[in-house]
Amino acid sequence: MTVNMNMNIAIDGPAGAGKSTVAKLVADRLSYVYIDTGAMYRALTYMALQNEVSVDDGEALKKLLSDLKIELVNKNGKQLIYVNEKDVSEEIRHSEVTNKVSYVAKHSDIRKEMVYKQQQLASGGGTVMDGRDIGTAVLPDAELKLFLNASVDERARRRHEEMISKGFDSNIDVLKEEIRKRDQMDSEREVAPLKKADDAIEIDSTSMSINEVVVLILSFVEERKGMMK
Ligand SMILES: Nc1ncnc2c1ncn2[C@@H]1O[C@H](COP(=O)(O)OP(=O)(O)O)[C@@H](O)[C@H]1O
Ligand SMILES: Nc1ccn([C@@H]2O[C@H](COP(=O)(O)OP(=O)(O)O)[C@@H](O)[C@H]2O)c(=O)n1
Repeated sequence: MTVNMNMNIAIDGPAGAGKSTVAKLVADRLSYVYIDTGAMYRALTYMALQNEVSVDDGEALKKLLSDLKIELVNKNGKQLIYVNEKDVSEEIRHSEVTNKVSYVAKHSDIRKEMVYKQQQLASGGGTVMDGRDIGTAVLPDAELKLFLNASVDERARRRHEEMISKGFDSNIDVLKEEIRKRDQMDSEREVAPLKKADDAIEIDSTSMSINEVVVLILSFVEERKGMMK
């Protein structure tokens, strides 16, 4: 019997825990596809702001989403996001989008559509998908589930460093407050709130380097592959 070793790996956790950084590196090491589900919610939020659609209006957001073709494209080792053929990878990271995205992500109809698209993307296996509800709702049967966390101080410090290195103004106290508020909204929403799946392994990366987290995840992958043989 041939065993399909191309597993799906789900990585959930709060903002700034390092999910996308380590997910990308793990995907590269395994030659898997990295899927950034947060980018999809960000893309819709960006288009809502562009089109003056209220982030509280679930019906209008649903209509807007039905007019959008959202694509994740891997180019030269980078993941880009296109909406209706336009590259919006930079724009979706702006603070206006970051501070509104949790309002968009709480609508159940929007989540239903996004989850469906994400499940299609992972249907062949061989993915590393990061987000908030991957282990609990999108890929409940993922072969490996991780919940990546770090203290809020450390997560704010990391984001601050990132902003400064990109040449943006940054205030660490403001960032910390924004992160705290977004985590609270993501954890308290009614549909698929941010929480660790019962069968996920929790990793606290507060005092771990990026490489240490990647090495640890790869050791879990090897362990799982051994169990699947
Ligand atoms: N273990 C780590 N140690 C130090 N910095 C990290 C670690 N993991 C991630 N970072 C840095 O923290 C920032 C936020 O990481 P990111 O992957 O965007 O988090 P998330 O996707 O969970 O929001 C990035 O600048 C990244 O380089
Ligand atoms: N699977 C997901 C992914 C993101 N999201 C929402 O999208 C927002 C942005 O996600 P992100 O992964 O880009 O955020 P960061 O952790 O990178 O800042 C989150 O704060 C959630 O509100 C979600 O609800 N479900």
